[in-house]
Amino acid sequence: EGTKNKRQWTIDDFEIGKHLGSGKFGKVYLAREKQTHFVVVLKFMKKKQLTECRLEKQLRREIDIQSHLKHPNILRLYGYFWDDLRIYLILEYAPEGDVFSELRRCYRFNESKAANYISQVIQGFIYLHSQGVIHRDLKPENLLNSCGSIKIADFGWSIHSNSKRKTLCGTLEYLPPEMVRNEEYDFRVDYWAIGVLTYEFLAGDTPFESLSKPELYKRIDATDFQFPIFFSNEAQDFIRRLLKRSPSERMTLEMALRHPWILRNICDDG
Ligand SMILES: COc1ccc(C(=O)Nc2ccccc2)cc1NC(=O)CCSc1ncnc(N)c1Br
Repeated sequence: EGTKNKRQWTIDDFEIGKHLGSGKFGKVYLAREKQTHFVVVLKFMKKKQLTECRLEKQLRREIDIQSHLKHPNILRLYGYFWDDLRIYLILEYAPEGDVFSELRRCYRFNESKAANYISQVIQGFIYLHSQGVIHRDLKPENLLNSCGSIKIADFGWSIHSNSKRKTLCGTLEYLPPEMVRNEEYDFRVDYWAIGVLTYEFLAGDTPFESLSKPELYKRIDATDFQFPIFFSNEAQDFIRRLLKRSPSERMTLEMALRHPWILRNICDDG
């Protein structure tokens, strides 16, 4: 039968609202579709910048993958359009903003809030892995909060709001040993990253925090980290089972969902 009459969106279909954040590849605005008043986030990206960095192929591939992803813990990419100057992504809006800012505001999360967020992140990753998608560059900056639902937003190129991480290696702190050693990696890099994320939610800092890149890499490769005294034994066990140097020894996401630390902390009001 005929192809779906997917109409081409244009910028004139939207009323642009407040500026939510900006970075190297794009500016992000709140927006409202004029006919339906549906609220979205529009990400404006300059075509010139993307072509300069030969990213348009990567972006096209990314858009093809992301536009088919539908899960409560994955931020929706509703669609995209372009004009002669820019490419626009039409994204789901998360009213509570990013988890990085939330974490910095309250310094660290209590164990039940951390377990609730980690359980949602794991469910998002189980879905991503089932769709053959890995390494989503997990870090609190890439997690958004929509009324308590955590959404994994692949920022692609970290266009964050002004919540910039202070340490010099903001994104390197989540790298697993196999990537630090430049070996090939698979989806189990995400298991490691969930271990790092859990530690950061509970401690307020990452486990391998270092003043220099070489020291950071040394500590990661040696899985050299300590727990603050206030970490419960279950939390320590949960993190230890993910921060294993050898990917095959890491606990799977299904096992993680059934770990006592998660089960003990999931508030039964769902
Ligand atoms: C599915 O989410 C994405 C999917 C793809 C890309 C992307 O840029 N890909 C990309 C860009 C260039 C080259 C290759 C890939 C980015 C996002 N997401 C975002 O940029 C998040 C925008 S910030 C925000 N969003 C909602 N609610 C809020 N409160 C905020 Br703050």
